[in-house]
Amino acid sequence: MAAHSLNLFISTSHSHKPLISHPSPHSFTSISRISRISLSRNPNKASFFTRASDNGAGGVLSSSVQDHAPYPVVVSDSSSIEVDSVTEVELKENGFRSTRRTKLICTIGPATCEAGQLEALAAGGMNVARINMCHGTREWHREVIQRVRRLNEQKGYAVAIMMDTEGSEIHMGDLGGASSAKAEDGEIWTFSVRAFDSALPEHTINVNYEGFAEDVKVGDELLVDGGMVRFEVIEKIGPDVKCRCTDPGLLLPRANLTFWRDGSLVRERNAMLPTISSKDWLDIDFGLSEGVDFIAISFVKSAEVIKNLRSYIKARARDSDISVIAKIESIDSLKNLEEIVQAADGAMVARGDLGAQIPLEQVPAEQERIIQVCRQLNKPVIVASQLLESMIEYPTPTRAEVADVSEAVRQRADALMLSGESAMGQFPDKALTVLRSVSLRIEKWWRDEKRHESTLLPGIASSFADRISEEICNSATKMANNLEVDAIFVYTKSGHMASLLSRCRPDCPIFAFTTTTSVRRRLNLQWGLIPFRVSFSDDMESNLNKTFSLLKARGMIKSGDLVISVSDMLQSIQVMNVP
Ligand SMILES: Nc1ncnc2c1ncn2[C@@H]1O[C@H](COP(=O)(O)OP(=O)(O)O)[C@@H](O)[C@H]1O
Ligand SMILES: C=C(OP(=O)(O)O)C(=O)O
Ligand SMILES: [K+]
Ligand SMILES: [Mg+2]
Repeated sequence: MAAHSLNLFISTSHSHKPLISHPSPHSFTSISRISRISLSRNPNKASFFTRASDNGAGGVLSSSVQDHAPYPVVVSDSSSIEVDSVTEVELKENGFRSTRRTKLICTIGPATCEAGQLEALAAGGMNVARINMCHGTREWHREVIQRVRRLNEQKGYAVAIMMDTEGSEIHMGDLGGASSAKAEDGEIWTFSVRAFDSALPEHTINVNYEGFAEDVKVGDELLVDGGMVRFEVIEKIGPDVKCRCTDPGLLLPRANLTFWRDGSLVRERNAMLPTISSKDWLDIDFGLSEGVDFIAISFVKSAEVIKNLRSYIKARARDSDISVIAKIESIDSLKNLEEIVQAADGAMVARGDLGAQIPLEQVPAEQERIIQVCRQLNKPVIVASQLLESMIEYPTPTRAEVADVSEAVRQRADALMLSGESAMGQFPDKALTVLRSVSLRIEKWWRDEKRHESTLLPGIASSFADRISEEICNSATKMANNLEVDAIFVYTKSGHMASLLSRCRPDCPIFAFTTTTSVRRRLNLQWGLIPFRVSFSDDMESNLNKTFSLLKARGMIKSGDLVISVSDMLQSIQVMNVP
């Protein structure tokens, strides 16, 4: 491709950001009034970028000791660039178009908690490891977090950690250590709030919620895990509730319980339970002290609880960079969806419990709505639960499961999540491979078939400076699609500009350069972003120079590649060929 470039600068006196003032004769055009745009086509521009850089030796992954620091740390090693080692290999071997845009989350459980198993998942494309505080001890979870951190430090992965709270909805106990129990048709089981110190009597299930025996009525229908197993309440004896199994099935430890009366969910009492229980608060403290990247809150009912948690995090860990993810899994969360998503840093379509609270046939429409709302409000969204449920037992997915995964990818969710498939299934690596290959295939199909989808995204900026950033990202995306560029580069300290670009879902990957390890890990959840950590200045010329030479030295880009670059320090769009 001919070596020429196009510069387009917009700078504004309204912006707090530094205006460009280039002492150099290097053809950047600077204008100091709003809405005057300069386009300069300069054939010499490319040679400017070929200027040898003094930091071309950046081929070494700096083994960042800061990787597990809970707070953002600016790493001062200015001669290195950090990128996830899986992405690096992908880029080197297959180029820009091969990179996966949909991010993958794996729940870690007994099947995947050892270092070797975690490494297999990281190598297979896991972007985020999720730990579910419903299960296991804090000690167990700490071990997992430390193993992931070690993997990141020693092997160059960038796996982020998501801690998921238990929440205070009603669920069963842990089956006295058994991995499952079978309930047969017509059998009588006892659901009890008593504490059993020794082994559980036969056909007895512990219930975590003290008011349970009080709240249910004879004749109520009791659903385990949204209807996987059903019982009818036949008798109440003090703390014990006798039930007859009407739909047989497998009971799993800590499965969710709901009860229904006259065809509707009984949730008066649930509505009074706090979203964040006292145990959850202790888990959150644990998460803060371990420096997790995301905290997912179960059974969110309103924006209020998210706001409270945010203030709590701010007070406890002032400079922390922890994102709060609202799990949408209750009727209340559907009612208050917009304000909850607005208050949170992201959302999860938690279809497991959601499907226990609304009729199953309503779940797909709600999934689509949640994804849409999140995209409009610029918050990452995760589609979770039962994506590849049959792979807990079998090495290949059903056709229906592949269609479900495809649909989530086509809807352009930011991330897909494995639960039981990776936590306790027999084929965690194979399940991850299926998510990866289906994502790649559907993304490619979508790009090939539906090029330049017209996105009608509402403006979300609250200040004029933010509006400019938003317009720049919208325009950069449009240009990137029309010019078929290889990548968009974004230099962003907070990550905001990177997420605005991700929101536009451009055809090409977005290389997001940021200065802190924690921002880099956080960007791991967002569609299409390839986060890099590199130190940079406010001088875009030198930033570009430096990243070009570092990336070239690592074989991730090559001369002639066409890139668009934007930054949140300098509100500009530049198009250029890599020298
Ligand atoms: N830390 C853990 N320890 C033991 N088992 C776990 C752990 N995490 C997950 N599991 C198992 O994996 C299953 C699926 O995980 P997940 O979907 O996160 O939980 P749940 O099914 O309770 O909503 C759980 O039911 C449980 O059997
Ligand atoms: C992801 C979910 O939450 P959990 O696995 O914690 O129940 C869900 O309900 O779909
Ligand atoms: K949970
Ligand atoms: Mg749930």
